[in-house]
Amino acid sequence: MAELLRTPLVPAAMIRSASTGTLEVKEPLNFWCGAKVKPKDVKNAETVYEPATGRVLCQMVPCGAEEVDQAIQSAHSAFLKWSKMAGMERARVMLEAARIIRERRDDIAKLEVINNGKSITEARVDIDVAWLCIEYYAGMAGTLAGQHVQLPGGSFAYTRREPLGVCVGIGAWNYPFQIAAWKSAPALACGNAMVFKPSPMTPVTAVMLAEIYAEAGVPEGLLNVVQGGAETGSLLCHHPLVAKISFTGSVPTGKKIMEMAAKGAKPVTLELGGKSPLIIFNDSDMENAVKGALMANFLSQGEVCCNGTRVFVQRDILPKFLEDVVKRTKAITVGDPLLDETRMGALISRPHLDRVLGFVSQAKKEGARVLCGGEPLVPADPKLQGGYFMSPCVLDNCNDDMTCVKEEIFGPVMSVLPFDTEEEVLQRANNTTFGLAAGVFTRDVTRAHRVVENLQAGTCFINNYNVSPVEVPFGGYKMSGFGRENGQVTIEYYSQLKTVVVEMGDVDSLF
Ligand SMILES: NC(=O)c1ccc[n+]([C@@H]2O[C@H](COP(=O)([O-])OP(=O)(O)OC[C@H]3O[C@@H](n4cnc5c(N)ncnc54)[C@H](O)[C@@H]3O)[C@@H](O)[C@H]2O)c1
Repeated sequence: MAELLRTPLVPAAMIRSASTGTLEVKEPLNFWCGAKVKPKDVKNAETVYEPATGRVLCQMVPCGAEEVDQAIQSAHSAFLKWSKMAGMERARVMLEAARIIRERRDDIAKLEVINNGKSITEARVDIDVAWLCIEYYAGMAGTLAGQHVQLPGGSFAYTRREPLGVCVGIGAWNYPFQIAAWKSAPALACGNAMVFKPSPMTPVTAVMLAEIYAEAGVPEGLLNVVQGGAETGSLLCHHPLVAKISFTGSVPTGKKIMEMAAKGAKPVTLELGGKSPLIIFNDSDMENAVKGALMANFLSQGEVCCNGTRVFVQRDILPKFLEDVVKRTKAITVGDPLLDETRMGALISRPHLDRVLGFVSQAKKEGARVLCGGEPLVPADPKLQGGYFMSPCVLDNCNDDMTCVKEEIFGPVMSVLPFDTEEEVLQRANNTTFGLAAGVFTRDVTRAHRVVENLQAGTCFINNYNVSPVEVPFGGYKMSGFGRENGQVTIEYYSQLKTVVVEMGDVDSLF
């Protein structure tokens, strides 16, 4: 058995004294049996960078088959205890976990920033959303119940809502802590255990979540973290003790996850990418529409799955919209993500930054006009000079056939497209294989509801964008995935119904 370590991943005093460019994480990043576990084979270590500086933050050592099996066995033994507890008992432990997260919110947010590059203001919101989600599902744990059905002759049947077993969560790098919370909270509320694999680029904060659940009093091994990339992920998906896979990431990986799950007939939740439309009609409140377009494009450096990156603007208000949107975009402060006044931090990695800048060059070649941004940015602060920054970009003169309008860029690049009629814009908005989200700005109430009724997207916003309260379901249509996270319905994705038929009379046998 591997060595177990019970000291904190990063002591609070060390986090509090850290600033951008100073922190190194040396502790092991695997977590099972209620403790951190040293990796087995350090020769496969991959370097993890701090996006704001380009400096080394830690080493991520992928888990092999033996380690994945240990984590899953650990989850399975915790599941046997946790699933026998009453919903209210589980709720109490989950509420304690939510309380600890709330208490350590600033520390967790700071580590998230150092690992991911987003601004501290946004990271604090992410951590708040994480504890809110755990609190919400703690509240639901005690409400899980079946049905009683009266049958002829006094016989009856009842249903029991039961957990699935060991669930696997696989996360993307853009909301590392929040994704781990969104997956573990409903899973645990239903009585399941989980093995979570964060993205290899953001391995750190999921371990803090595992530490917090352990401290709150879950059975040892209830939430485990294994590190690694595609290989570790596929070991998890193929493991026979795994009952369900919940995945957040790109469409191509999502398809592979589904294939692997199919081999074991395992249910999957797929939260995939998007290229969502935001439609702005000429009767909109202009200031709100402009603010909405910025919220739809520039949160987390544009690295948000549900971003409304195809901004359709009714032709007669286009000049005014562009003038205002460009003015506000130019005013976004890009820089040290740990400073309160910063509104945009660094992109996740150098290759990703190059990819996003490549989309801007391609857009120019295809005839788009860059109204602002789209350039690499080197902040004046010397410690940030190796960081992965770029200026937020607005593209005009776009058409529906351009690469920047068709493909998910996952960076701070907004494409603006004029339209004339409602019928035309609906057809163009839906002309995509994705269907994650969509937005509409208008003062006409009937039009707003008519438009969202006809939009092929799992989450629609009227007169706002990128608002995701934990009480409402979130998920995609078409190739953006299926299954939902958040809201009451997610209970159904982490539980199964057992029907029990009870005979009160004699057996009426045909034989
Ligand atoms: N719909 C949502 O809720 C949501 C949220 C965040 C991000 N995303 C999407 O995620 C993408 C960006 O994230 P990314 O680059 O980390 O995505 P990705 O698909 O490259 O990786 C996601 C995760 O899958 C793992 N993985 C990769 N190959 C695997 C395999 N063969 N088997 C098992 N696991 C494997 C990765 O290690 C990572 O943990 C974007 O497309 C974005 O839209 C969607």
